[in-house]
Amino acid sequence: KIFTSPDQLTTTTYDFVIVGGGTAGSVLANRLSEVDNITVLVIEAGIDNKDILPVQVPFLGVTLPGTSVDWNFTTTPQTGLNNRVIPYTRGFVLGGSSSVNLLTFNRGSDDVWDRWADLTQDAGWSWDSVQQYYLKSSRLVPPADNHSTLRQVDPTVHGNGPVEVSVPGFPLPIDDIVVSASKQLGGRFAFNEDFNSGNFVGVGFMQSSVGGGERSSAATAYLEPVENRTNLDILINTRATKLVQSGKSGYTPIFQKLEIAQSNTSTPIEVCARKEIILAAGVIGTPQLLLLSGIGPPSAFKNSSIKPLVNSPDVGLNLVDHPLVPNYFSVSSNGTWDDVLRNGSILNATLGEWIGARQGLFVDSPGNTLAFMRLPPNSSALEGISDPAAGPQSSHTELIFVDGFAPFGTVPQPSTGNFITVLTNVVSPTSNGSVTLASDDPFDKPIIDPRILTSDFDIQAMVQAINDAQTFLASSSWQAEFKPVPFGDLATATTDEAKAAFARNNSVTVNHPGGTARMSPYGAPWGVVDSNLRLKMALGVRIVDASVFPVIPECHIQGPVYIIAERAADLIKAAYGLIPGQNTTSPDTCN
Ligand SMILES: Cc1cc2nc3c(=O)[nH]c(=O)nc-3n(C[C@H](O)[C@H](O)[C@H](O)COP(=O)(O)OP(=O)(O)OC[C@H]3O[C@@H](n4cnc5c(N)ncnc54)[C@H](O)[C@@H]3O)c2cc1C
Repeated sequence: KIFTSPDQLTTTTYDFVIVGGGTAGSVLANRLSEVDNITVLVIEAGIDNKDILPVQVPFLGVTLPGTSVDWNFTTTPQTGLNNRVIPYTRGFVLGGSSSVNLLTFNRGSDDVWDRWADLTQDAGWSWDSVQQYYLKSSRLVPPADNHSTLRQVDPTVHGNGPVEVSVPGFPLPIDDIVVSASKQLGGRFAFNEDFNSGNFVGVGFMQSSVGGGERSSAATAYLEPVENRTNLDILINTRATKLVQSGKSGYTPIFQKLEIAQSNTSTPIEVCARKEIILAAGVIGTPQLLLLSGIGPPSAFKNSSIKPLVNSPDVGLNLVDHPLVPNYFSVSSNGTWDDVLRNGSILNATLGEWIGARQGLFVDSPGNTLAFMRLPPNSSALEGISDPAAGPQSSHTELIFVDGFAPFGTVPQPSTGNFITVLTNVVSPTSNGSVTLASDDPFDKPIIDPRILTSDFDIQAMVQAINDAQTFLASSSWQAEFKPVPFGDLATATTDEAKAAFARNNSVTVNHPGGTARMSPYGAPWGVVDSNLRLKMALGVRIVDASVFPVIPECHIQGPVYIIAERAADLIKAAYGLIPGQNTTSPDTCN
């Protein structure tokens, strides 16, 4: 059941309390409440996801930042971006960021997972071990227009889970050009039939969390189908404000209790978890809640009223994100969708096609094709550092090809003309930032400083990506009809130095942050959780969301979050001997 106020709960004691009904939280809510007599409470700060048209329509995802489904965070002035402050979108809605994201669905290269296994000294995170969780979380479905997907995707590498994944359902004129340029140029631009086969290098078709032309999110795939289970309560519009120490085991604090509130003027209510409190509040919400509870580096509590309870030096650190630069090109073809965003009647007709039959441009997020690219081996960006990518199947940069003027940056769409956009991203960044408290008020926004483009590697890799985009567009496949010409400030950025300046002026983020409660080997002094995702130096708390990434994956990251959450559900079930369909007598109590 979904409740909108804590007064509606008939109990305040559950087996598991999950903080955050987002991507990972929804998976856990589903998988843990599979066990009949296990009770689960989900606390979600945001709103219900149902009946919000721009959440459902894939193309309209780009309009969600700044609306009621967004936490509306911003960064600190970013020194790598000429002190610009940029929006930092996070889902404030059931399904969390999977309800507001731009839908690209990747599972990460095999190398990503094998590196995690090395870093955590736990083979349970290797690809061989987590593959089952990838297969359990998503499945390939036909594209909205049902076209033949031969050579666009390899059905044999996909699974049978609830998240629906498909290739674009509204082919666009540039799709064939991208494929033909890839085949023409080969080498670093070689065609890759399916990134989700584990090799994230080359040019290929976008796969997105879209089924039947609609967004498939953690809320639609995992939460909605089970929201009427009698052992699952979902409380929305309510924040977890503090973990409360409920006892000690030797010197180790136990946290079984959690304060929740609907505003900073309402009296908090305490809920209790007989077995565990699971933090799935995301890469900003999770470290904020830990810090509000006195769990973090001692320095965080120096001038604060918060009593330090657990010395956990890494909480809120290692915030790593993928930077994104929109590169605009004017084109000679009118085969772009620019007029859809300029002309109300075309927009309404396009929306009508979606509403009437789940067909047309709006069945996809902008960008039907993309490239994941490794830097040339002799790149100066790699001189003197160890390669930041996880291995040869992981890339350093990404190019997304959009058949129109993609409204991702600060440059407004021109009122006339046809454009394409190449979004250039650095997917193995080495810049590293933080989330810290602005105050001890849980309703205050925290201080978010991702330090985008502050490392030499990141800026040099971004310049290489901008150059790669232009090399690709110079091929005869592109020059035959579209004839792309750099537009705006990109037109005058003809040297690497000027391109670096262009990147600093125009970069935003792909919204892929991770790492603020990273996992590390059991017993290691660094890291916030162990490789079973249990909060270190405390009992009763596990963390399951993008904050536990030990290092950022070189891909879009919702797929890895689903994998983490599916594996976490099995780790938790194993820890308590929980078997779906079987009753478990629980000796645990709330103290
Ligand atoms: C605009 C945007 C575009 C993106 N595009 C893509 C993409 O195309 N492909 C891709 O793979 N990834 C994309 N991502 C990233 C991806 O969606 C996220 O990394 C992933 O969904 C994060 O999952 P999570 O479980 O860690 O957190 P979330 O899904 O964000 O869940 C956290 C939940 O906790 C709730 N919460 C936070 N604090 C509290 C609290 N104190 N009390 C109660 N509830 C709380 C939040 O409201 C939220 O519902 C994008 C993200 C954004 C924002």
